[in-house]
Amino acid sequence: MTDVDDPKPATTPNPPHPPGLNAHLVVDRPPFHLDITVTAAPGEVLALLGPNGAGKSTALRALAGLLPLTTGHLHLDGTPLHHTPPESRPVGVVFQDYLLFPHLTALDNVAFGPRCQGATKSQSRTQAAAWLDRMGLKDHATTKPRHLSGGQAQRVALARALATNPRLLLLDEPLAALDARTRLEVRAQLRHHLADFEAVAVLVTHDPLDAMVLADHLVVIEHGQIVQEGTPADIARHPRTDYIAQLVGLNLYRGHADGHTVHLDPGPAITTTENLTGPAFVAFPPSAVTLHRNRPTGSSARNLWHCEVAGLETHGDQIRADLTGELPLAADLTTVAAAELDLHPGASVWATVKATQTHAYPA
Ligand SMILES: Nc1ncnc2c1ncn2[C@@H]1O[C@H](COP(=O)(O)OP(=O)(O)OP(=O)(O)O)[C@@H](O)[C@H]1O
Repeated sequence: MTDVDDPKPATTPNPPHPPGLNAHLVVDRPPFHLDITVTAAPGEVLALLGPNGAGKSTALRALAGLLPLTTGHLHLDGTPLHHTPPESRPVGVVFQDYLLFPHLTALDNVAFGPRCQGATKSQSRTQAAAWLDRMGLKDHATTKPRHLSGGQAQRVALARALATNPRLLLLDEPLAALDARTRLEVRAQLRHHLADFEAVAVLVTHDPLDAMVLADHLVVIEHGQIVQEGTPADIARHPRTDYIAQLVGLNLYRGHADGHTVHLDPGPAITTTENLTGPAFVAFPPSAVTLHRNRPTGSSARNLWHCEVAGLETHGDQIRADLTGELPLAADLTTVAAAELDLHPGASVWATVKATQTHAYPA
């Protein structure tokens, strides 16, 4: 297979690819072999998810031009880029450890990109100031990276990448360097900035929650190959490999929090232990769901929903039940429990989830 296409302009008057990202990435680094096809429309956020060594960083480096393709192609808005050196690609990268220039202020870090693109010093600083303002970092313009918190450094790195007006934004484990508490906040901020970004964003992550909250489309890679792709909800409810079933095993909803209750829109309310107000996500793993054939009476679980079994899939010694009803959800149970409950498509069940097993956080 050799489709490193290098269309001759004279014979291809119209771009052969639609707007956005169209890439077939083949990278041979024996014994490792990456071969994936990724497409995304402008405005879409795509997450590459997979275990260690799956090839996520290799794919990201190939998109950035830091690794050459062995074969394949990379088109951005119809333009072939696979022979374009990294510095000439309309690509912004946010690295895991941000790679800010330590001797430059936040403002000069952000101004660096526009300056390299030919803007004057004053133009690039004006643009950088506007980006810092958008990121809520106006007061940190003159701060050097070592005096920024992890979350602030992450936003400076994002501003630096966005200040070049990239047509492709690459984020390598953007939240990995943050502690758990900061991560929640920064995840919500990043989601907001990605929603405003009108070109394609590709993010690499190990964390299913980051992927589900931030991405419109997930591409799961194992051993250099795509094993499944789709919307976060599709993948969580219909995992095709054991790795995905464990990794993306999350029921995730959006709603409006009012104290310990998140009112879903549409849907019922979910009781949580967190105390929040305003737009919120609430998530719980399928293993947190207990199923009953009859409405439970003495259960201490705060959340109780009536559901119908839409499908059952076996993963090792676990069964994942896909449930519809007032709250669509996935539940994991052992094969023995599934047999005892006589679960089958169409069966009516009651699902309970303890508030302590749910996790709510700002949207
Ligand atoms: N510099 C390198 N030279 C040769 N092989 C490499 C190099 N970096 C990574 N690899 C190999 O390429 C394969 C894919 O690695 P890659 O870093 O892309 O995976 P990943 O999914 O990003 O993993 P992680 O989540 O651990 O970062 C692995 O087998 C790895 O050992």
